[in-house]
Amino acid sequence: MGFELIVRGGTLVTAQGEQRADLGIEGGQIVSIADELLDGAPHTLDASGLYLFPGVLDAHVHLNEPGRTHWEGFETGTRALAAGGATSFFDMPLNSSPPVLDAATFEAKRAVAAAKSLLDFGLWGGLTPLNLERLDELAEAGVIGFKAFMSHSGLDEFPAVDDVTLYEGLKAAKRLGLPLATHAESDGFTRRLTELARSGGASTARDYLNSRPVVTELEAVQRALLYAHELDAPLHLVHLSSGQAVALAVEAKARGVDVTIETCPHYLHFTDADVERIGAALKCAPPLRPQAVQDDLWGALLRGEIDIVGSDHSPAPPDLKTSDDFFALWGGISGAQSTLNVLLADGHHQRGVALAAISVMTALNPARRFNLPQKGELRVGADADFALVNLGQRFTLEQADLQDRWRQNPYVGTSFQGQVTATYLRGRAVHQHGQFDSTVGGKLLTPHLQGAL
Ligand SMILES: NC(=O)N[C@H]1NC(=O)NC1=O
Ligand SMILES: [Zn+2]
Ligand SMILES: [Zn+2]
Repeated sequence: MGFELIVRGGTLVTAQGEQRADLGIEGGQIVSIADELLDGAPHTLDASGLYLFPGVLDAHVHLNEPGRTHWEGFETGTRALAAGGATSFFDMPLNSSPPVLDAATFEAKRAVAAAKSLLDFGLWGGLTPLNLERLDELAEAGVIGFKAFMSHSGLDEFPAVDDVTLYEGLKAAKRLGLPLATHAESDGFTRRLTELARSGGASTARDYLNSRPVVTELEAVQRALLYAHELDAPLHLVHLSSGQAVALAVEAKARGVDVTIETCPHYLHFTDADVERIGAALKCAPPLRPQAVQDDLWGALLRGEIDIVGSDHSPAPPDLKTSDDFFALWGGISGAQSTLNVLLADGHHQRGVALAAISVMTALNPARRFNLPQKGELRVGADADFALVNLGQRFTLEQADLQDRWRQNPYVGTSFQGQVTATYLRGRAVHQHGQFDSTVGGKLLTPHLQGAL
């Protein structure tokens, strides 16, 4: 058998564990995995001493194009993702403008992503009270799933769902065979607590943290789980920030609810104390939690209860991230580049999380949950998407290393153990030692659904 490329001498990370093997690649796919491939391919990549992770599939990013490209964009955002070992991602239906709420707005985003994205991409479709009737056309267009906010999204053009819209949206998601993702914070709770705080003149980071306590997440998670249970509908809980919220979802899953659980690197790496110390770069919703809550989240991760880790990369220009009033700042963290770094350094090196588990949470599970059989694992027949990782290498993330649009990044100055040295998409290097190749070109990923429609 002929190969375009042989990757020699690396250690493959799979769901089963670690395996020393060569990879043979042809037509952008893995066609052979063997102890030693002898064929003289035109190109050989020496991976000795390195680990090959399946390319990260970041299920949760906001690249904001079209319409808010000055906040972020497909060029800069996908460079950051590639630098962090990602080969594909799913873009959220907001904060692009217009948001993706029907076939026409899907097509507008698809066209610009196809022209500019370095990486393969899937697109989320939004569910709001404005577009319940448009979910069929979004499914037809090829969305990866639907996304709803249970509290204010930060943008009036993407309103939160009321209970009926959420319930009916879940019903439609079930019929269409696509997961519905919820940003689960209680609107009643967060809105009222915010009003009370601001009317009393509250404006500090601590005031903001106090306006979104864990119970506001638990209330919304519980309600979403209830509806998903009643309807037997597929629910994806994005960015759970607390061990208690994960516990509610785990309990529901044990009762047969079709739910998947996502958290983000920032909930694992930073605490509420860091928000007070670092400020605007760490404002997000749900907010960062006290150490004990984070410890519970790590406990859940170590027990294998977290299905997916996504970045929720959501940057904004400096003027929206600068204010004396913490409530007025844009909520969103720039972290597209650091997901694997956090899991390797804090997870593997510090807490003994298996490399296999990291690859499952960052690649295999998102590919499976969102029906992309070509993605997410180093397997014969899959796309040759992988990140090369020097596991022992320590480095400090500097501002000059950042590839995304803006320099306000809470991870700058952090010392990580485990460095991504190159990222390959369908057998070609899209990132290598700080250089990027845009000639590979990202493709739209649509779910492979069997008999759902
Ligand atoms: N609109 C948007 O990007 N919101 C994200 N930012 C954040 O901190 N939480 C979110 O859901
Ligand atoms: Zn959210
Ligand atoms: Zn988000």
